Amino acid sequence: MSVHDATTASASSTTPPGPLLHIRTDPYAGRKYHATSPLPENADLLGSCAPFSYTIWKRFRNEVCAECWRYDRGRRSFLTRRDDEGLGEHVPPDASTGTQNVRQNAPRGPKPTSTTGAGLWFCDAACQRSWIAREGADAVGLLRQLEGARRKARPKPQPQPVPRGDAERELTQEAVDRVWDAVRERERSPKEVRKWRDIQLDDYETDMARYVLLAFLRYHRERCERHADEVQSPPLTGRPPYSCTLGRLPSYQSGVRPDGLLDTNPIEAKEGYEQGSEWSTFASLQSNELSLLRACPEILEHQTRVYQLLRGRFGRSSVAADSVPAPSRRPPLSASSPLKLPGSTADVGGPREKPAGGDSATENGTPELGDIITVAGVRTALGIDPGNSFGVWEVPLMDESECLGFAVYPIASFFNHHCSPNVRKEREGRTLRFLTTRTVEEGEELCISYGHVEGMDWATRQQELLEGWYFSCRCSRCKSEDPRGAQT
Ligand SMILES: C[S@@+](CC[C@H](N)C(=O)[O-])C[C@H]1O[C@@H](n2cnc3c(N)ncnc32)[C@H](O)[C@@H]1O
Repeated sequence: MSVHDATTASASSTTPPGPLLHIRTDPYAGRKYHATSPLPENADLLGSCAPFSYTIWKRFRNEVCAECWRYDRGRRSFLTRRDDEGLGEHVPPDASTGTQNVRQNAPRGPKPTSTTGAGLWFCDAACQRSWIAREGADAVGLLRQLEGARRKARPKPQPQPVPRGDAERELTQEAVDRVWDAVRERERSPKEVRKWRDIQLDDYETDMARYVLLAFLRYHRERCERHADEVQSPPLTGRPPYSCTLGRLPSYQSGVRPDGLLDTNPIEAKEGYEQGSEWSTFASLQSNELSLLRACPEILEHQTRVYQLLRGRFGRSSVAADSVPAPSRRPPLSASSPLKLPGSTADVGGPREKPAGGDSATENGTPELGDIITVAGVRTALGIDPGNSFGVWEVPLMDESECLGFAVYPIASFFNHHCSPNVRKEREGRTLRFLTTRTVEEGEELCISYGHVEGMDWATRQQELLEGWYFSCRCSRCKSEDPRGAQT
């Protein structure tokens, strides 16, 4: 599932001045980082990278701090806060609007039982406040709803993966598209979508739904900020809190040209704000949807159930988009919360499928969370996970370390893999740093290792990377060790 493993190391890092790396693109390995100038060992390439979205597996959720991801071998005594308990009616100002959030949960579907928690545990009030300030107070209520939809009965045995060879013959992109088209067709019926509110998710589906929901909430805040900027016409010099230094990134497909390298976007290592934490960067990551589904076709059903539950509970009401005019009444952006939850007066009109990477503000301006809960958006988020996400590993990393969940760090996902990497990763709390392992020459490609393949022979490495990460490795080491010689 998760692809890279986040490790720790304690060597001190250095940050030479100026942009250290830029993105180039080639026809085989897509976008990749190269050094802008000669770099010393331990150069800190991207600064502190924050996750765009993440999930801590259900099994570990009450043993890991949701903010700093501290884990103490299953002991729970350091976790002193749960969800939004202890914060009273007023919670920290919302990260996107700066307004004071009043706790509001406007659930759809069956009310969670009073004991249903949001699945958030924190070391202390500081961790709790940081999480809520960043993710938004409403996120607690929405996660509580998701937990309310989790099937309490014993989970069914997990589906067995279909052998790769058979699956590849059977599953095509068209077949996957047809499944999703059928879901879209069903959501034209409001009655059907109402039923989706009551879907019960298994643990895996709930974990994935949490990851998708947190990504959508981030995108939603981004749209709210943009909307607020437009309404208030702020000075052009202001940098929104979620801005990034990447400029226009080449998309995974469109940046590739047959003539080889083409793009150079200088990337600066920055502290204090979240680089690349924008939906457009996240959505530009390579999708591995088909590779994942070919390896395990049963996951498609889990994915459609995740979508249906999110759509049923948090989406807009299901009147066919092309049969109902766009709603003309929209309440103004609430002062207490950036979220417009279903059930508000805006909860009319139809689902409007927007391009996954596009900006889908509603016609009348006020962004609504429900608008971005689309098939395209869910497929984007779920397709990015395999191949781009980093495993959240218990640290310090040991042979027996647990994988606690996974997280997507969009700009870190532009590092390609090398079987003798010149970059290593360090996890500090929920952030990742990327440090050179040796001196690097100007123009040299900067690569991490996606797994622990360095000690394996060529054939085993190729197999591991193909099965776990869905690509044939073409790093310089693999090319030189390829027994088939120069034919590749
Ligand atoms: C995490 S992404 C890295 C960024 C990617 N190049 C892009 O443009 O989005 C992983 C993907 O990059 C490509 N890739 C990374 N390392 C590679 C390598 N050593 N050989 C061939 N392709 C590689 C593969 O397509 C892989 O699925």
